[in-house]
Amino acid sequence: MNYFLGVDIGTSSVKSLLMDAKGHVVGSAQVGYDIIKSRPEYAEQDMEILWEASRQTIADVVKKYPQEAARIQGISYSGQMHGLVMTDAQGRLIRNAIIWADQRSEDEIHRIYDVVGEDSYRSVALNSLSTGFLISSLMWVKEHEPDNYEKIRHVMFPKDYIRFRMCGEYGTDMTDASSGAIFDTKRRRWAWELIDRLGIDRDIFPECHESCDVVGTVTKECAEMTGLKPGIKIACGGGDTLMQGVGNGIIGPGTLAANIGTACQISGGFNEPLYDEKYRTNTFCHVKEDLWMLMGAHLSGGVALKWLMNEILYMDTFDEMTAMAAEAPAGSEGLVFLPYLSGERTPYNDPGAKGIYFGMTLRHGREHMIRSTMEGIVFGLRTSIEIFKGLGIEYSKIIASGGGARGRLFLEMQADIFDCDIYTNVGNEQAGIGAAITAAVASGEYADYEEACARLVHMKDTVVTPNRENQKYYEEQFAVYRELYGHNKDLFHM
Ligand SMILES: Nc1ncnc2c1ncn2[C@@H]1O[C@H](COP(=O)(O)OP(=O)(O)O)[C@@H](O)[C@H]1O
Ligand SMILES: O=C(CO)[C@@H](O)[C@H](O)COP(=O)(O)O
Repeated sequence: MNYFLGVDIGTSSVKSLLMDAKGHVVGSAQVGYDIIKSRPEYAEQDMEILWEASRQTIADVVKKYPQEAARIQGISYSGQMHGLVMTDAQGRLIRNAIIWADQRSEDEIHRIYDVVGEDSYRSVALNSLSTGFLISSLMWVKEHEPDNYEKIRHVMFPKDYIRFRMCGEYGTDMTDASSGAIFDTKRRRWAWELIDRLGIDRDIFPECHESCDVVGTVTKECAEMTGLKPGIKIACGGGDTLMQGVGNGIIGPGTLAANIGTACQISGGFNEPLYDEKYRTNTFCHVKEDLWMLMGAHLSGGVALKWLMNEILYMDTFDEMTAMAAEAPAGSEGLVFLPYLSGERTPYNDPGAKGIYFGMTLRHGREHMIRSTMEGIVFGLRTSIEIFKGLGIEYSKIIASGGGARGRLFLEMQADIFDCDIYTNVGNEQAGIGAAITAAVASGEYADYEEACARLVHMKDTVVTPNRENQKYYEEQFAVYRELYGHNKDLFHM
């Protein structure tokens, strides 16, 4: 049987998984890393550390499953989106990557709008600019680190750098390129006219491919470092929200994905570039030329729970936390959490927004704090669902994924708060599976994504359905949640 390798370069860790041609995950390996925050508004990662973590996970999988690894036919990638990686003429990293969670570039966003005009920018990109997007960060480097800016020969996204280290070729794919936000999203090409007006050299933007395009093969050097056979086909891959869509079989309308990773998102696939006229959501290219994604993006997803565990409550595991949260009732007895720990993108696009625990009393304990944190994350996603509904988007089911789909309580909250049946897939690494499926299509094992997803995506039998009793409490709490930003907006910026 043939095998395929998916490498998922997340924000907290990289996970490599080996999938067989029938869609079974044979094995996987994971190595974690941190976000570097040298200032509160900064979020950076050293791509050398991410490459070493990727190399390590691949080498681990190859070592553990030598026979299967010898029959790998293709490799592809899922990656944290939006962030800026810069290399010089020799292919060396110029500085740390400025990743999607970074909040330093608000001034540059205003400057970009001043130069190109906010309306003409939006009509091409179909998005609003946010901090942490490649173009916002690049303009920051141009302004604040001219020496580094001068050295730039190539810009790319995090997964593109890992792929470059494996096949020696520069390039990116449409999903990530559109998420860098200097992209003509309808026409699937860089927004050259805007790039010219911003005075950026066109040559630093790499060629854009569709996710399934084969862009190189495993080099001899990479083979020596990982144990992979040289010459294995390498496909371009895509952004993690899109790859997680593929891993969930969502490559067309009718089903939404709810992902709780470090960040969290609601997303769906559409055969036209649907966008919100108020630009509260993001519209990016999806994995094939006739597909686009609409996404509501929330910057603090699972990271809020991780922060509570590590920095506040000093607890050990997410399972321990969710078990404790289950001791508090739905609605956390009036405690409401606004999870804007790193600002927020949908719906306010405000990097200065802050987190709040609202309604705290002597009655509340750790169980309420944990539960309200989880509820706040899911309320954030509900905000996006409300926008989707307002755009007339119809869906019959929601598939949950990411680390947040691992615990039953998070799934129950999603069913209750979204008022929808929640499905999950077999295995829990949809972004990595999406990458492996991409490798399978790219290497010719399957004709296209439709055939591959029909054959390879396996849904669990258990469906989590809404609990009407809980819904009453959640609706009350959601009404409070929706008021919190508006009442505190000015205070956030003092
Ligand atoms: N057993 C669990 N129960 C509830 N939440 C969990 C569990 N395991 C992980 N999570 C959540 O998932 C997050 C990590 O998600 P993951 O998809 O692995 O992140 P990323 O892809 O961004 O690296 C954690 O921060 C945590 O909030
Ligand atoms: O920011 C977005 C989407 O807008 C994410 O896609 C990031 O790429 C981070 O994903 P996770 O690592 O949190 O899954």
